[in-house]
Amino acid sequence: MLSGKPVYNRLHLQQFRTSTNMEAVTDKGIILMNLGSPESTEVPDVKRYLMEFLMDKKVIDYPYLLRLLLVGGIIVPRRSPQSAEAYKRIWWPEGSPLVVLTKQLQAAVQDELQDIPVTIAMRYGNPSPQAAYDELLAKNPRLKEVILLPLYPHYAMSSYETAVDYAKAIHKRKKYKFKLTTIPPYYGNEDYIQAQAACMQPYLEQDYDHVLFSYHGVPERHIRKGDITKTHCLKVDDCCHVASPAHEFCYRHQVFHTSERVAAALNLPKEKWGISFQSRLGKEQWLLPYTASRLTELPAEGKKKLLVVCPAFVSDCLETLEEIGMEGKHSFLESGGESFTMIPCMNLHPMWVQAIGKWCRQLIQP
Ligand SMILES: C=CC1=C(C)c2cc3[nH]c(cc4nc(cc5[nH]c(cc1n2)c(C)c5CCC(=O)O)C(CCC(=O)O)=C4C)c(C)c3C=C
Ligand SMILES: [Fe+2]
Ligand SMILES: [Fe+2]
Repeated sequence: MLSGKPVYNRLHLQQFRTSTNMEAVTDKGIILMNLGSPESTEVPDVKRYLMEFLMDKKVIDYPYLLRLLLVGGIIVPRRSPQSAEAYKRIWWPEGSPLVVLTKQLQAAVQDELQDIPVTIAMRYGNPSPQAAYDELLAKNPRLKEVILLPLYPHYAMSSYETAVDYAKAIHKRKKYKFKLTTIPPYYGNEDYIQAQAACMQPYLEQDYDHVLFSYHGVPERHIRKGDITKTHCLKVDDCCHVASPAHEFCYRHQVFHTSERVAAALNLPKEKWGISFQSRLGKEQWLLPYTASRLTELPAEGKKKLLVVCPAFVSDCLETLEEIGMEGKHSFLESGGESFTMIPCMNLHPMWVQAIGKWCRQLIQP
């Protein structure tokens, strides 16, 4: 200090900028939101979970009294003991795979984002979005913005939409002061496509005849209901490949798009892969073809060595580990299949963790 004035050299300026940026960054928080699981594999816990899940009017979209009668009187009493047994087959010592893997993903993303607090929320069960908001506020009472990442790559009324609407409704009802910003469906985002392809790549080294992309199904009626044009989905020939504003909310279009992009990234020839839809519930027509049917048909078509991947789920769960990995494998091998390999979900794949980190950083430091 020659003249009594402080000398702000480049290093000082750099530090000053960094500390101002850090303040701006740390008044943000991230929530990774998934579906949720029962608290335990005991029938009463599974019952409570299924009641909350299936009484959601965006999942079973019948008028309230009919829904209550159907869900509370028939589906849940019948299904709970079977579901509890299915959960028992896949349950881990630490809890439900979906919840454990979501917590592990949170820790990995936290490592990636360092000073920005990251937490999780579930649509059904715990932790609720309110608990997640309160956790972020406890870490920083001056919280200005929360970024919500639904752990669903595709838009469906019964998955992405209900999760986001629920988180928004709580944000509004409890009059939280921070802004809530939602990450849109990323089914066609290059980082998601590349991460999904990288996750599959090692499995393509083995001898296989066919890759089946199996997606959670939804009733066809939901696809028509979500059509903002009311004239396109399941009405126009090959609707999902004909340009339309309806695609923004069309689960079927979005899963086709993901599969085509991932197959292209992996150089999979057209005849080496296919799409099907799993987990049908009830008597309505769901998206076709059903995975359960394809698994019994494929061996007779000469596709005896099968790889199955489930890109609608980013974390392994009951539907991948039990329905596909156990039940599906059994029916494929019983039908003449020779080998069946379930490709795990992206879970903690470094490219997936980096993709989330990148999207969050882009929103935080525009
Ligand atoms: C892509 C995401 C999902 C969509 C779309 C979806 C629609 C949907 N699901 C049901 C009914 C059930 N799903 C169940 C489990 C389940 N579903 C998803 C995701 C989507 N569901 C996940 C990740 C899971 C696994 C949860 C876990 O704890 O691991 C179940 C419960 C299990 C069972 O009893 O089979 C039901 C029931 C409907 C009716 C629906 C669309 C209308
Ligand atoms: Fe489901
Ligand atoms: Fe469509």
